[in-house]
Amino acid sequence: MTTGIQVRDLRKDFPVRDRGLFGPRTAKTAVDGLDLDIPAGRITGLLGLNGAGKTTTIKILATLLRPTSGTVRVDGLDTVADARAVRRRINLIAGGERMVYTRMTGRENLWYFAQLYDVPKRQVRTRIDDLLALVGLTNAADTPVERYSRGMTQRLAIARGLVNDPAYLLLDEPTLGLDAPIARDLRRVVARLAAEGTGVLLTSHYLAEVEELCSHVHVIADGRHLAAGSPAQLKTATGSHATVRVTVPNPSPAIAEVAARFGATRTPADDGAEVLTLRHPDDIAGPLAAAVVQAGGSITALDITEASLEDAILTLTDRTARTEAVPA
Ligand SMILES: Nc1ncnc2c1ncn2[C@@H]1O[C@H](COP(=O)(O)OP(=O)(O)OP(=O)(O)O)[C@@H](O)[C@H]1O
Repeated sequence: MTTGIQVRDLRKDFPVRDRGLFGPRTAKTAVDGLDLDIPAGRITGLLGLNGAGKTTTIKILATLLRPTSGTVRVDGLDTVADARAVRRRINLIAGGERMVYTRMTGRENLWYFAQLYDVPKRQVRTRIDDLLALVGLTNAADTPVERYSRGMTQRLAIARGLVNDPAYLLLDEPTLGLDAPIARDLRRVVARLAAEGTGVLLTSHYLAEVEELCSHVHVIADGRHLAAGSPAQLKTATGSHATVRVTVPNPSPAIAEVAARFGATRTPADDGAEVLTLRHPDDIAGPLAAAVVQAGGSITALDITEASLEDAILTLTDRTARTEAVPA
């Protein structure tokens, strides 16, 4: 049996009326021929700007939307033909939507969802207790959710997403609106689940979160696949390198020669000092500083700004926008 989630040539069109309620219907393509692989035991990132098609893709994977064409297989099961079996193996946590019932208590919510997911009877009680403890809601377990704070409700939504012990967890902006410590706890839980074998697909606008968690990232724009790789590979591929700045208080022709050799730019600074700036894919700060000292220079400041995944994503999406703007 093939394991993992395989998305093949996935397409989703939504009927829309561009010109008001009585205007003609046209089709809006939200996902346009997407291929993705989400293996077990790894956190895969799905990134793209607003409207790129991330939520639509995740909803199709969660069996909440039917694809217009293409297939999604979860451990070999088709999300349309075998939807019920797929639902037992996956779950979704969406940051924007709580997906819990406010009149019920936290425990009642989890019990209800455990029934929906056919959690075996003898496991339900322990599973619920474990999940309430995991998200820090043991003391509030028997309080109606309408009296929960926003963060507590969000934590319950996380427990709900784990109630069927899913083999694959779909996370759509899971830390949206969460306080920093709760978001950090969630990241730890997700990392641990993946280490234990859960396959995770994560979308997040917090790219630091993506960088921390995801070993592999797919970038999409307008429903189409743009690039894939580790965060480091995407940064290198887009030329988003770390920037090193070395402040030299006693510049000289020998220092200028070092700068030229490394390809660093020289900028005058206060009191006759000079700043050598270099963007480079490798760990270049040490060799550059050593060469400056060898050439008789002193160093009063050494500053390294790591390349960000955000730079890489912006470069990728901007490139596409520019390519598409070119008339055929
Ligand atoms: N039900 C719908 N009817 C019509 N168009 C839709 C519908 N749902 C989504 N779309 C459109 O499909 C495109 C993709 O939307 P989607 O929500 O999947 O993007 P996203 O990448 O999740 O964006 P965001 O980062 O803003 O959440 C958008 O242009 C959106 O307007």
